[in-house]
Amino acid sequence: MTISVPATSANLGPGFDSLGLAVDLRNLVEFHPSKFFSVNIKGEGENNPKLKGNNLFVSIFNEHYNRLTKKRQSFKFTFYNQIPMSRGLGSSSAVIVSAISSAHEAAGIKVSKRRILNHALVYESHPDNITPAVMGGFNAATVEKGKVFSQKKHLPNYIKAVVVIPNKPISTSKARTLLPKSYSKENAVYNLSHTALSVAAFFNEDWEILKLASQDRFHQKARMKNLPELFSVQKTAYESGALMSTLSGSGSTFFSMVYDEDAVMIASKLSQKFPEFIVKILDFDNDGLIIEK
Ligand SMILES: Nc1ncnc2c1ncn2[C@@H]1O[C@H](COP(=O)(O)OP(=O)(O)OP(=O)(O)O)[C@@H](O)[C@H]1O
Ligand SMILES: N[C@@H](CCO)C(=O)O
Repeated sequence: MTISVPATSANLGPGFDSLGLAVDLRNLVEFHPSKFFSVNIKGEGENNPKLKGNNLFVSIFNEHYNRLTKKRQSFKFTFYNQIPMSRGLGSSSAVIVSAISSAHEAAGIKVSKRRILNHALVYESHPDNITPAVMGGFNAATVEKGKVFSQKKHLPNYIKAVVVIPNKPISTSKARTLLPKSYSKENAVYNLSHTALSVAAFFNEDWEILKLASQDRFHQKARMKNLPELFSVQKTAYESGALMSTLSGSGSTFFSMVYDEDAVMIASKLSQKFPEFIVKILDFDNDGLIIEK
């Protein structure tokens, strides 16, 4: 049994805690019952001893498996991780979604993607990463009475993501403390109207308006000041022809959307200018959570 979940880029500029999309970079887990519990990690996190003992996946898996079966059973888990941790690419959402889904599969209980999403909300209170992690594609989402309500748009393959991944991790909980406690009516209306325009642009596939629509006054500037090179990353991406360029989640990654034919040129300009950062061209992911038996 293998379960995989894609990386995600949340906020997309103005859509703080509400917009997100999935990219084709996956964490995959294989597991089976075993006499002894064991964790084997390949890829991201393989050299992090903390993940062998105190692993977010294992604690959420056990919580759900015990709830569903009322049994205790040891498992052997092997993780193949591609999503860098604490870089704004939804590593925690991928782990949460994967653990909940794996526990249901291990217990032999069928569950809808919508239910997994609602369970995931217990561990991540904002829906902008967990929704595309489960559903794939671009998603606008909100939470009402403990449930996620969302709408998905399939992303075409003639647009690509170019991500610039700095060598500095940023924890989401710390990055949230940098934000103002309140916003003026003017800035609230600014973000509201830009978010609305962004959603319409995604659904109408009007990519050219995203540069304007994706501007934000809620969170990017305050967070980017922590890593000022990100202002130059955004400038270079736009000068090279990116359609939009925004802080990914709470950072540190910078996400740009580009036309397929421009992707290599834009990525190589970014790599030349920021050799200390990792630059990747990624397809968008429209599948979200995948379970393979
Ligand atoms: N592969 C993994 N295995 C176990 N735990 C992980 C894994 N990836 C992430 N985590 C947990 O999630 C934490 C990172 O979550 P955080 O929300 O800070 O970053 P992120 O999800 O990558 O960023 P963002 O939410 O901005 O996209 C790690 O410190 C670790 O506890
Ligand atoms: N909307 C979240 C995404 C990161 O998990 C934030 O900006 O804090």
